[in-house]
This record gives sequence, structure tokens and C-alpha cells, in this order.
Amino acid sequence: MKIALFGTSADPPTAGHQAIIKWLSQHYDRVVIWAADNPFKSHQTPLQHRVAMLHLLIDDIHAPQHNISLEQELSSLRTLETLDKAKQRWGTETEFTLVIGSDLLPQLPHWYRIEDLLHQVQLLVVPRSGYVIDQSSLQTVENLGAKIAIAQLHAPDVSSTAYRNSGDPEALTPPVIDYIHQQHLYKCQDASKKSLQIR
Ligand SMILES: Nc1ncnc2c1ncn2[C@@H]1O[C@H](COP(=O)(O)OP(=O)(O)OP(=O)(O)O)[C@@H](O)[C@H]1O
Ligand SMILES: O=C(O)c1ccc[n+]([C@@H]2O[C@H](COP(=O)([O-])O)[C@@H](O)[C@H]2O)c1
Repeated sequence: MKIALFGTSADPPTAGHQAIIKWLSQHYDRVVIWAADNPFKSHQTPLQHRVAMLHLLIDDIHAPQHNISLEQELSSLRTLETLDKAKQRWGTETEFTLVIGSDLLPQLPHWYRIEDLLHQVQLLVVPRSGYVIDQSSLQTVENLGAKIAIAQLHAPDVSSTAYRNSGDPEALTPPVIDYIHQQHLYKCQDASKKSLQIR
């Protein structure tokens, strides 16, 4: 069995995440997702809300294979610990593929015990607009033991940061936007946007 592992800060989850998850569901037996705190970032919204939004994002995907699941108990600051939990759950015979966007390639060498991690997974890099996959980053990660494939996928050019900074509604899906409004999340951004509009 081939399992794609896709962790995200989901602050908030975007149409980009959704396109990636949909594509993965067509190319892997199972897609396992979790929302995580990232040791290199601060997060704006409590994890419980990010998990709830990720659920809404996934529920909105029509995947005839029914092979997408949010497995929040796998979440960890360290992806190596997530992989350990996944192996306990699905067994060592399973082939695990760690999925990252191309923006994370230069950061990857700084992850916790990255060589241990890369020796136990395949690495799938999703091209991201504005983040060219350069040979030197690929070589660095290969030297750490990565077995790399590049996904043939054009994910939308959106990001959580774009939503947090400018409230770009195109970045999100309607159920996630509704949730944000119901729960009064990302309000500072709304307020600063309004004050900009008034001026
Ligand atoms: N539009 C996109 N295209 C390709 N990869 C993406 C895209 N959005 C997110 N990813 C990848 O999905 C994973 C989770 O991304 P993350 O939750 O950090 O989203 P983000 O939009 O980069 O967030 P932020 O703007 O807060 O950094 C990362 O591996 C990231 O590279
Ligand atoms: O293992 C690590 O050291 C590590 C360092 C930084 C990020 N990660 C993971 O990378 C995934 C993507 O993070 P992000 O913030 O880009 O969505 C998420 O699952 C994080 O937990 C993992």
C-alpha cells in the first residue's frame, strides 16, 4: 500500500492545499493529512480551529476512492515522530511518501533528524508558483538520502499568508470562509483591511 503523508499548518487551509490533496487521492492508495504546529513559525489561530477548517476542506472534496483522511493523532512538531506513529498504525510494509511544496525544499535540511526521516520515505515535491525547484536544493536533499519525485500538478497560486495579510477570498473555499466568519477568526486582518479601505 502507498500512503501519501501531507502535514500543514492550515492557518488557514487554502484552495492550494485542497488541490494538492485531491491530486494525491488520485495517485496514492491513501492520503493521510494532519494539522501541525510548525517549530519554525508562529501561528495565528489555535490548533483546534485549524483542525476544524481542515476537516471542512477535506469534506468538500469529491474523491470517489474515499481514500482521504484527517488523522490528527499523528500530528507532531517533528515529522519523524509523525512517521513513527504512521508506521505503528499501517505497518512497516507500507510505502510512505512525504509531500511538501517546493517552497519547503531549502528548509528541509533543517528539520529534526532529517536524514533518518528521508531514509524512511519517498519525497514528493509539489511545484509552487514563485519557488523554482533548483538543482542545488535538490542535490542537497538527495545528499541527505532523499528519493525525490516531482508532482505533475499546477496547484493554484495561493497561500495562507496571502489570506492572513490581505484577506484574499480566492485563496479559500466557501465552507472555510463561513467557518472563519462564524468563529470570528483572523479579525485583526479584517479590521486593518477595513481601515485601509476607509482611507
Ligand atoms: N499553493 C501551493 N502550491 C504548492 N504547494 C503548496 C501550496 N500551498 C501550500 N503548499 C505546501 O503545502 C504544505 C503546507 O503548507 P502551509 O500550510 O505552510 O501553507 P502556506 O500557504 O505555505 O502557509 P503560510 O503562508 O502560512 O506559510 C507545505 O509543504 C507547502 O509547501
Ligand atoms: O520535522 C520537523 O522538524 C519539521 C519542521 C518544520 C515543519 N515540519 C512540518 O512540515 C509540514 C508543513 O509545515 P507548514 O508550516 O509549511 O505547513 C507540517 O506538517 C510541519 O509539522 C516539520
